[in-house]
Parts: sequence; structure tokens; C-alpha cells
Amino acid sequence: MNILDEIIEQKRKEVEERKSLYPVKLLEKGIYFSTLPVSMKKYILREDKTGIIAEFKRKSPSKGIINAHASVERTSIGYMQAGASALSVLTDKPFFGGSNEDLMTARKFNFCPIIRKDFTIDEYQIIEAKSIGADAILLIAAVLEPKRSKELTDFAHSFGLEVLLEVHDEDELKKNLETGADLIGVNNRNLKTFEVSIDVSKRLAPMIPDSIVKVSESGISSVDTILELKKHGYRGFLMGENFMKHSRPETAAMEFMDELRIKTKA
Ligand SMILES: O=C(O)c1ccccc1NCC(=O)[C@H](O)[C@H](O)COP(=O)(O)O
Repeated sequence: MNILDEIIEQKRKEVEERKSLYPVKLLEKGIYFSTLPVSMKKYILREDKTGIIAEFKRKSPSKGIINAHASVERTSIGYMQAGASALSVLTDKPFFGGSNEDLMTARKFNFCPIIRKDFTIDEYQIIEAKSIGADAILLIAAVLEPKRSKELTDFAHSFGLEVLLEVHDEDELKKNLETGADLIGVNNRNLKTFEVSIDVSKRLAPMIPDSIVKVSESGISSVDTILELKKHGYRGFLMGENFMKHSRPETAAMEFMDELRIKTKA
């Protein structure tokens, strides 16, 4: 059993527990349930932003503890002040140390697109994402049949949420091109082996239609990599550890995005 199988097995149990603890009727009463979502796709395409989706993540299966003490409030505000296009907040607790409360805190302090980073396998989680103030959800092709990805995408759209569909290889991409995702994220990290290679993004780029916003995910740690990925048509760049490993992730993000702005003008 690989880590992804383990996460999904755990997630199935967790979702069933949450359904009985917080029934849909309760989620529908959440303060964000009827607010209008902010489009992550639009923000990523905005020229005055960097395209970076800055992630708040305390730990991960591949790296263990990354930052146990960072404040969601200070980090998320700092990320946006630095010029991020959107925020990504991990809400999975057992494997990433996140929570729904983290996302709600980020929501409270920021008017910007927020993607709920979790392992979505059930409609219930989409309703939950809406009720905690998310604007977008992640779907991972490696754990869903294309038919199921489409069903969940349609369901997310019915709540005004956008979908970032994550793929890791040609086969996953080909099978999921018709699922209606708003953005396609190519994960440079193989979630089964944890191997990271930016070449995955470069290889898959020509297969993604221009109508879909391309996002490169994971293992990005240099401005030059972003400039290189832009040449391959990427507009979004999901970055977590490179910022979170610092005691002040928001300062690291500011320095990184300043360098990106300078090199983009040059
Ligand atoms: O990061 C992991 O170890 C991981 C393991 C299993 C499933 C998902 C995982 N990561 C989720 C992500 O998508 C990354 O947090 C995100 O792309 C940012 O990556 P990075 O910039 O390398 O922190």
C-alpha cells in the first residue's frame, strides 16, 4: 500500500465520521455557505499578480514536520501582500497537520481565492469546502475514475467552486481532459514515490489545451524554475515547502516574489 492509498483509506473513514457529526443541514448554515466564491482562475491570469498559489502546510508525508508553529493569520496575509495570486490551505489533519479551522482563519483575513487542499472523494467534502469559505477544490486523478472526477467537478461547479484537477502523467491527463476542470495542475512530485522532477510539467504541457489554465505543482524552489515553466505555458505555480520551511514563511515569500518581479521585468 502506498501513501496515497493510506491517505484515501483514512479519508473514507473520516468523511463518514464527519457526515454524522456535522450533517449537511448544519454545513448549509455556515456563514460562508451563501457567499460568492472568488475565481482562482481569474486571479492566476491577472498580470498584477505572480501566478503563485502559496500554500500553508505544517507537515507532509514526504518531509515530516515543516513548520509546526507558523500562524495561519500572519502567513496568509503576508503571502497575499507579497503578491501571491491565491492561497492553498491543507485541511487534512493526520498527514498534513491542517484543519478546517486553518482555512476559515485564512478566509477571515483575506479576500482572495482560497483552494481547499484535501483529498476529495465525496460530495460531502465539497459542501464542507463551501461552508468553510473555500473558492476552489482539488481533485486528484490518481485516486478517482474519470467518470467520478466529472461528477465531482459538476457538483463543485453547482456551488460556484472551481476545480483544480491534479495529474502526474500522460495517461491521467488524457483520461481527464473532458472532466470540465477549470485548471489542470501537473504535480512534479510522484505521490507514490515522492520523487520530484520539474520535467514532468515540461513533458505534459503540450498536451493541455490552451483553454485550461496550467498550474505546475510541488518542488518549486527557484525563480528561474518559474521563468522556465512560463516558457512552457504555465500560469500558476503551487508552492508550499519552499516558504513554509522558514520561521517566517511570509518573509521568504516576499523575497521570492520580489526576485520574480525583478527577473520578469529584466
Ligand atoms: O507533499 C507531500 O509529501 C504529499 C504526499 C502525498 C500527497 C500529497 C502531498 N503533497 C500535497 C501537495 O500537493 C503539495 O503540498 C503542493 O504541491 C506543494 O508542494 P511543495 O511546494 O513541494 O511543498
